Amino acid sequence: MESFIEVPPDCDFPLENLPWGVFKARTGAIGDSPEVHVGVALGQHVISATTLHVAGYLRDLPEADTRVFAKGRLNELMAAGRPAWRAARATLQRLLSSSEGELRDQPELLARVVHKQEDVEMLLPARIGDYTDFYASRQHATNVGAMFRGLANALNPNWLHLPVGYHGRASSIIPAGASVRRPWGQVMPANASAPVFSPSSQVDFELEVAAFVGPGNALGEPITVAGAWDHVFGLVLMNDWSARDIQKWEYVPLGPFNGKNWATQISPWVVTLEALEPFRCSPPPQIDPEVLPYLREALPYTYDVELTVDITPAGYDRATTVTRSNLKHLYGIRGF
Ligand SMILES: O=C(O)/C=C/C(=O)CC(=O)CC(=O)O
Ligand SMILES: [Ca+2]
Ligand SMILES: [Mg+2]
Repeated sequence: MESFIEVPPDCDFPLENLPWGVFKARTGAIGDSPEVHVGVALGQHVISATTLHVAGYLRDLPEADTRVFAKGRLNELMAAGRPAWRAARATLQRLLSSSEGELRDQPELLARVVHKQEDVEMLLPARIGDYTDFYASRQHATNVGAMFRGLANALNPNWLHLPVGYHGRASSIIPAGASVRRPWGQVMPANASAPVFSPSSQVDFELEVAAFVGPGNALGEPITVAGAWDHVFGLVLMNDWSARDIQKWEYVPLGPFNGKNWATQISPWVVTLEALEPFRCSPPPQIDPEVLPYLREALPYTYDVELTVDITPAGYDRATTVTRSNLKHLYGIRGF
């Protein structure tokens, strides 16, 4: 697939990807009002679906109301469901392909639709009403469990049977790049007999992949495991910042609270499951023990996505890679 918009050879945003995001101009305005646009990334550019919609394109998406690109957020598109997501993607891929002149040959419209990524500020992709953070990595659960209870009791007895998670604070989700403030909280120093209130000295990062849920269910109506994927719009990277010293003292028995609710960062581009389809693969087998039938999924249901973490310490100008992994290693992908 080739676009008339240049895509550098190693770029993560070719025409096959087209992740969705929400943005505004760093200075001034983007083409037309409104101020905040919905669109996709292509190479080093962003494509405004909002402007295309105002110009008469992207108007006949199945199950989608016509103002889906007008509200400066992805909620309306996500709620419309997979037929609308596929139709929008197909229309954008057609309009942006090198064999198609409809957009390419309208320079005045093109100038309002296509913008350099460096000229826009990325915002949160959607209003996030709620989120659940799952504990799906066996290695991470073993490491954190060992830190809190010792290696012999690291994995709790429920862990291999169900997706363990906690509810986070949706209002503390911020986009990647925003500054984060070290939290204060109550901690119990080693060998002390009483807690103290202090800045956290054990701020930790977590490399996670988060899913945006689109249509959802009516309260009380279950979604089966087989049907669950129809609700997943796409994936982003997530850093669930954690203050381990605060968490360790507060979290028994009701789970993480202030140790984890002060900042959670997500990457701004939502990569759709359609774009990930060529990378679909099998997760580690869940056979020892086998999970209950209501949780069993047909294979393969995860994706081969390389994940790394680089850290640049204060005062250094070079990053060090501290983590190399892959989404396919997660034991329970259903428990994102
Ligand atoms: O194993 C425990 O007792 C507690 C574990 C956690 O709270 C782990 C954690 O940080 C959850 C997460 O990964 O977000
Ligand atoms: Ca987490
Ligand atoms: Mg976590």
